[in-house]
Amino acid sequence: MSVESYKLAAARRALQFVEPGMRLGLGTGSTASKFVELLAGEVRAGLQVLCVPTSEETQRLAEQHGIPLTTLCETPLLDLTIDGADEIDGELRLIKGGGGALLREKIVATASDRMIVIADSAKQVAKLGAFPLPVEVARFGMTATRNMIEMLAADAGCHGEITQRLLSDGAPFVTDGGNYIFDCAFGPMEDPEALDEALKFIPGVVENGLFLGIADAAIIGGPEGVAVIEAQYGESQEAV
Ligand SMILES: O=C[C@H](O)[C@H](O)[C@H](O)COP(=O)(O)O
Repeated sequence: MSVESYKLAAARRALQFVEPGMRLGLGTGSTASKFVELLAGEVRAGLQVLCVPTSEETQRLAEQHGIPLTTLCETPLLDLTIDGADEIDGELRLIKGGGGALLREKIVATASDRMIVIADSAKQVAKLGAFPLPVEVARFGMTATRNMIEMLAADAGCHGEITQRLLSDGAPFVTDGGNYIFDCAFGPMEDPEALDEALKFIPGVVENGLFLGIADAAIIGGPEGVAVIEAQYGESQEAV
């Protein structure tokens, strides 16, 4: 079995949480894309849902598959968001934004009654932070913003290299919102809440990839099968 098959198994299990008439948030990334493709099959078979994509990329994918879309302006409350993650800890705290969609993902997830994370088991960590934390910043004053991130993160116990995300040709990566991203290699975090608070304090920071207290459940695909971890009820393992 491959990582791709674990992602697919998690995405397939997530479909069982979708009910007719739901307003759904559609995540971004390779795992969320598998969910979108599976959902498209259900829509073709007659399932009625209305969806808000968390990125231009997911919007294109959903449109290609004929999934009915809306916006948060027209539909500001959603029932359920299904999205991937770069890291998940034991308290369902997440790092997201490896694909640069963190801002819209956080807006959509917090506009939803429930957020379910889907991932392969390699994303599970004891402590967040091996994956560099994506921080989306306004272009204006970005060097000053970078310096403030360094200073306030240090006050929150986090030190490490902060690098601007670039494309393979060396051009800056630009988010759907027109902003830049700093990837912050802080290493394992003792206190993600303190770091989140510190980052929120910086005017040039648009959003950061820590999703704390947002996910209600995680569906993890791995060699042992699929585990469903619910914030209130703990973990139940299911066969592949
Ligand atoms: O910005 C991207 C998102 O936060 C993704 O959900 C995250 O990076 C996980 O992506 P993948 O499922 O491709 O590992």
